[in-house]
Amino acid sequence: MMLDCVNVVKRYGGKFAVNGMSVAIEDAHIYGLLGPNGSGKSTWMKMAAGLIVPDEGEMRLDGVKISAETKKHIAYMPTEGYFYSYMKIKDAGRYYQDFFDDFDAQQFEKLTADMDLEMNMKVRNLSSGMMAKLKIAVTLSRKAELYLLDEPLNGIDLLARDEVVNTILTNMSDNASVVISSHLVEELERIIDKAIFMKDGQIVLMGDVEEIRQERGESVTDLYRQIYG
Ligand SMILES: Nc1ncnc2c1ncn2[C@@H]1O[C@H](COP(=O)(O)OP(=O)(O)OP(=O)(O)O)[C@@H](O)[C@H]1O
Repeated sequence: MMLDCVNVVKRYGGKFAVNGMSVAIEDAHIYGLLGPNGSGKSTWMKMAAGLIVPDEGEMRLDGVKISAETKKHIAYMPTEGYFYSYMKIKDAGRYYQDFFDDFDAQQFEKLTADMDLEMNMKVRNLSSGMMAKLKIAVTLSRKAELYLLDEPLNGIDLLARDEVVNTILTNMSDNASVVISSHLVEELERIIDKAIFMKDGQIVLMGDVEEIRQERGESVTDLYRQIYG
């Protein structure tokens, strides 16, 4: 599947959150959507996920305008928590299963076990790291073609981040792509193969991570420091 985004603009009041963004997300890649707070990463993801509508420009998944139809193929993990506090972890899985035909309950059991989440724990008692893991578990339990993960490492402590990153990599559907938004570049450096650098609602640089390393002789983290430092 290809997510094609052409000259997309989103304004809030008079201010640009996304200001003319064009990008093509292709199959079987791991994209890092990188940039500091306020650069427009979340706004772009919400548009790709069909939660908000661009003011200008076009966004299509395999030629189909982003809509209820495209939501069936895209698994989106927002930054906000979206479970009711009275729910247990197993209820959160069922709740998600009700919404999405591609939800795999066995995969949910496996993922929660891998990340040490107990099915009977109440959402209201979860630490921020556990909540982050639960959001990842429900999202990756969908057999989607494109995963959009907004700041999946937020709230997860340094030592658990590698484990969570590995969980993401090993549990995506075959041939799917994932876009991971983050300002935690060092944690992502080893797993992404495409980097998109955003600033003030625009893409300032985009490329193949291996090429960046070879042609510039520097890491994605070095480049991030140069662009935003
Ligand atoms: N619902 C909204 N109403 C008003 N302004 C908004 C809204 N959503 C985003 N913005 C503004 O748009 C800009 C881009 O925000 P966005 O959340 O997309 O950035 P981000 O790169 O995801 O940053 P963060 O990591 O802080 O979430 C910011 O200036 C933000 O204040």
